[in-house]
Amino acid sequence: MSWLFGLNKGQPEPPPGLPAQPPPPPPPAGGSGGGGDKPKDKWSNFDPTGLERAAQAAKELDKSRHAKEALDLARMQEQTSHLEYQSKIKEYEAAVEQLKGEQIRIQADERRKTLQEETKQNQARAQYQDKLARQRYEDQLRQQQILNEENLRKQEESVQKQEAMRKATIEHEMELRHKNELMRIEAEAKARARVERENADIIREQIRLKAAEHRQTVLESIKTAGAVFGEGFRAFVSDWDKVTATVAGLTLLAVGVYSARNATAVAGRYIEARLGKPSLVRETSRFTVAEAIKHPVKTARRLKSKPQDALEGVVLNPSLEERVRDIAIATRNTRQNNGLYRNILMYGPPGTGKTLFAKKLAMHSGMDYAIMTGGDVAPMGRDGVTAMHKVFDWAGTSRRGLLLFVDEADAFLRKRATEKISEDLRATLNAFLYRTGEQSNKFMLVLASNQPEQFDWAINDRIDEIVNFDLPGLEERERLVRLYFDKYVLEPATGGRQRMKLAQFDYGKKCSEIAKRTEGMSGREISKLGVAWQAAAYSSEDGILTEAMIDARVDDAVKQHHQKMDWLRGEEEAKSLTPPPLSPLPAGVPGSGGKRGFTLPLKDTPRAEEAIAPVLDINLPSPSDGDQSAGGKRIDSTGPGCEAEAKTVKGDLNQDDGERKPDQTPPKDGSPV
Ligand SMILES: Nc1ncnc2c1ncn2[C@@H]1O[C@H](COP(=O)(O)OP(=O)(O)OP(=O)(O)O)[C@@H](O)[C@H]1O
Repeated sequence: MSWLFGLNKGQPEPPPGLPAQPPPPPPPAGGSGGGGDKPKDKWSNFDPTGLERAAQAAKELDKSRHAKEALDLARMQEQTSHLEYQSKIKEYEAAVEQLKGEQIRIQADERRKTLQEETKQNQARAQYQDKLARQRYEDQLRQQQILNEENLRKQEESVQKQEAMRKATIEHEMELRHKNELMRIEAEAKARARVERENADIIREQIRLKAAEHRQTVLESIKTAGAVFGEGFRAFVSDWDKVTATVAGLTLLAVGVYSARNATAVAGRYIEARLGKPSLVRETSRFTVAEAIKHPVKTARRLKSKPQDALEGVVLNPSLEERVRDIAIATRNTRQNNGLYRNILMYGPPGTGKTLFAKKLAMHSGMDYAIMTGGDVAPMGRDGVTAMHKVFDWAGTSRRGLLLFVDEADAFLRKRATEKISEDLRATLNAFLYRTGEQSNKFMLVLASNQPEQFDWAINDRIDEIVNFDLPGLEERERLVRLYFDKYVLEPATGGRQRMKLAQFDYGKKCSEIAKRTEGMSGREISKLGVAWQAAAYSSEDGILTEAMIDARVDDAVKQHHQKMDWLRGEEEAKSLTPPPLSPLPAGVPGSGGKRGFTLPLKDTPRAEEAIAPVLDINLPSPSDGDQSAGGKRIDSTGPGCEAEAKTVKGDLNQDDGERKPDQTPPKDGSPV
């Protein structure tokens, strides 16, 4: 009802239906406002118009038919405002409560901080006390240690003193004992001398008696033995049957011993030729009895093995490949038809696959192979000849045919006329020439050398095919790189059995790139590169071979190759600066009807050779001579059993000194001679 008294300005309008309120009358002019100096009490501002209006409104309300609703509404408004006041009071109370809570939280925080600070201080104090205690303990220890050391030093000093005293005592004791001993010996010697002097006549008598007795015994023994043997011999000689039987028995015994010894020697030689591997042979595919017992599985596998492709795993340029394939096929057919084998010379820089191909050739043709190396011959000295014969005897017993591969052949098949060759080596070379003079259906000779120009001319004469193994070109290098990348890297990495993995990159492209960078390298160097990659992977922590690792190895290999080439160049330059040796004179052209394996009994000086050479010269037969040696100068110097064989050598050999002329050096492209 406050609106009735004009107090609630801004309050909602009175309900419709009620008469509009008249505006409040203006305050009276001489009212309370003009009260002058009169003190104002609390009712001085009271406005009675409100009451008047209220009375007016009450009257109107009474008359209104909505009087009751207006009253209810007024009551409800009052209740609502009362409730609003209540809710505000509650809100204030809640705010007060919240403030209290906040205060409690702040106090708790303060307390916690204080506690933390206290804990920190306590800890620092404890640490400081601990540090002090440690220092104290360390000081104590140090003092204790000093004390101990002092004690130890004192003890040592006392022990040393005692030791010195003991030593002095012992020395003194020894000295005394030594003196006593000397005196005792002296006394004994004197006593013994005196006794001997006194008993000299008795001792002399004893010796005389002993000697007489011994003489008597010996004489009697001789007499008895003579009587017994004489009796026996007389009985034996008088019985003729006994004499005959004894003579026959002794003769038979002698014959038996002699024949047994010879038979054993022959059997031994036979067995050795068949089963034992000659000492000059380094490696062979023929199995010996000892080897078969040692490696039965390997032997069985070898017996069952089938002929391989001759060029499996050998990378050669196409023209050479075609050529060596022809040789392989021809060899195989020769073996099957029991024909005569052809001798081959393979030459070229080291590590180009000569040995590899020789082995493959033997396996392809189904022959046995034996590898000997020229360097083994010279150290054998005078045993070289026997050893060489043994090799060929042994080769002759092979049922499958034997490919005899002589590696580094120039080491012993050198020109006999050169001064560097020793007499023993010359004899061994002659034995070799003797055994290879004719083509054989038992063995095939394959020689490999880096310097074929050093061969004796007689060796060249025995060669049917010359094959040049040159350094691989770009294409071959790429094939080689791929081959050894496959063998040493890809296979182990993909096999999963080894601790090796391969990083991801374009392998094909890498191989081509490496092939370009490895110009001038041999097959062996490239195969070693493959092994180096493998080693790099094994030495890495995770076993992964990365592209960078491969490149690093290739860089190394290329650098090393250049270094080797520098050395080689230096060597060649040094050689070209030294004057050439005096040219030796020949003993005749081999195959021209001279003696096989003929050896000049020369002193190892070019001058001596020069003096004797013209006398012994054996010329090539002229075409008109047919099979006869020219000029009747054939010299048979090796005795019976060595037939003189005259071979017709076509063409002008241009040979004055037994050496190959430059125009006769083997063709570089490996074409047949
Ligand atoms: N042409 C090639 N094809 C495949 N591998 C090759 C070839 N050349 C060399 N190699 C590798 O190099 C290794 C050595 O080769 P090999 O022994 O045949 O050389 P070589 O010519 O006989 O050398 P040397 O004259 O020094 O005796 C072989 O075992 C092989 O791994």
